[in-house]
Amino acid sequence: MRTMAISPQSPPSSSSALPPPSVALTQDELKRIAAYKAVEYVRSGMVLGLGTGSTARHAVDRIAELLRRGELSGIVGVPTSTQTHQQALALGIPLSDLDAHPSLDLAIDGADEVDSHLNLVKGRGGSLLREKMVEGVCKKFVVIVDESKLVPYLGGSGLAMPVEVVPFCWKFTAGRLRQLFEDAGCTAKLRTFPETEKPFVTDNGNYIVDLYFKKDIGDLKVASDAILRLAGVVEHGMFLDMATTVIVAGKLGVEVLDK
Ligand SMILES: O=C(CO)[C@H](O)[C@H](O)COP(=O)(O)O
Repeated sequence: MRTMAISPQSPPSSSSALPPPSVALTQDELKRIAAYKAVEYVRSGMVLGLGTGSTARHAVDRIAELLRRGELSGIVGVPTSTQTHQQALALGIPLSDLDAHPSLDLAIDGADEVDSHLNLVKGRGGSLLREKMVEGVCKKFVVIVDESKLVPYLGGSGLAMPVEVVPFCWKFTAGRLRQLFEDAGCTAKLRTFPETEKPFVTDNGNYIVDLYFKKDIGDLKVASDAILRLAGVVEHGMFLDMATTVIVAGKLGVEVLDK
């Protein structure tokens, strides 16, 4: 794995919108720096997977800005959620889908956790299924995060590892998921809206069960296979061996981690 450190004083090219170096950077500014750096990988004529979330949103904005300025042309975007679809549509980015473009040049997306092997947890925004479909068929998958997303092992943030499940008997499926990871002190919780306690429904009409672990779940491939074997599970948020590059923006600079 190659690492390259770039100081925040050397921001991505033509980035007049970035804050001056002396200013303490907020988490959102770090996300924007990572996103702008990722957009440097975009070339005219590419078919692009457009990720979802507050970090990916900056990348979509930046692509639209470069299209407007004529610095990019002939881009086709494949959005990973209705949210990103709406954003890109409003910005005038030409859009398509996997039916028309079953292979993509590049995808840019955020992540919730990144381990030292560039495995990811994704889906706290609820778009994991479409993200996995799109990002699984791109030649290059560039992940953009601020440094808070780096973890010693997946699940290590203590925050949710999302699993998309069919609504039918979701309690049964949640129970089976919990049992799978009993040794890791797993709890399984249906994702709901705090105000109404109604279930969060994905773009695909499914529910999300969030798994929380007290310990490392061990072999990720074994865990992935076990989850996917459960009838009722649609997809999980572990993205194993998919990222080709991770761009990490931190207070001390930007690091580019290549597989
Ligand atoms: O997987 C995702 C959505 O399903 C997001 O990429 C992930 O949740 C990171 O989001 P953010 O950039 O807002 O921190």
